[in-house]
Amino acid sequence: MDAKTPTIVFDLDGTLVDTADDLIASLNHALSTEGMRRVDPAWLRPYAGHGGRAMIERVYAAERRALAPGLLDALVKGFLDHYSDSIPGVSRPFPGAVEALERLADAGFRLAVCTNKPQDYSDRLLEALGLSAHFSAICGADALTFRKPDPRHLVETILRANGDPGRSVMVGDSRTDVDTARAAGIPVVAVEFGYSDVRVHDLGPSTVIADFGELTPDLARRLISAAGG
Ligand SMILES: O=C(O)COP(=O)(O)O
Ligand SMILES: [Mg+2]
Repeated sequence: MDAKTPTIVFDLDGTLVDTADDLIASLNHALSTEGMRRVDPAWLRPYAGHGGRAMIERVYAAERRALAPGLLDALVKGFLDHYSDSIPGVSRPFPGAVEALERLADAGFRLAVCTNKPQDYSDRLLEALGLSAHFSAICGADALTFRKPDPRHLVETILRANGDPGRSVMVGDSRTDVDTARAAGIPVVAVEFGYSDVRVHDLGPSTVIADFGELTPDLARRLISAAGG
């Protein structure tokens, strides 16, 4: 593949893989060590992509309980240790994700992952689900000194995949993904089925898809050429 090969960069949690049930189970495990009641997964799902620290803060705020920094750190560690041991758990690619990856690869696209999930967890999750081989680069939260919404995380992911940031598309589920891509000047497809507390249409993505069947080579090419690539 030459540098002109177009690149599609995927977010991981809430976009490629439905990880919410495992993340929330680990959160509930951590909360139980403090005698907190279990949270309703349906209530927390829109925030599942914000990371453990933000989810814990959200639960404590909703319960109007004080959360000292030392306790927050301990809960985050309990969450991460439990989650680490449970990969891949019940997490699975979203419907149509694998077919979309195959379709895009067959059409000559280079594929990559840019995620705020820690690198080790991202690598192990994608490997356990048999997805790793699809990607020219997998760039986790701690792979660089900056992370989404810093646009350099996305640009560096594309460069590591040997791609061209001027001929790329991001696919994500959250405000963070849309803001990152827009700051990088890269078109962004928002998925409707991920973890967002607002309608993804309202985030200002280039386009919205309701399922992976809509993520066609033709759509990706049109977005790249509309962006001048
Ligand atoms: O785990 C997180 O903090 C978010 O992960 P994502 O960037 O793949 O959505
Ligand atoms: Mg996400």
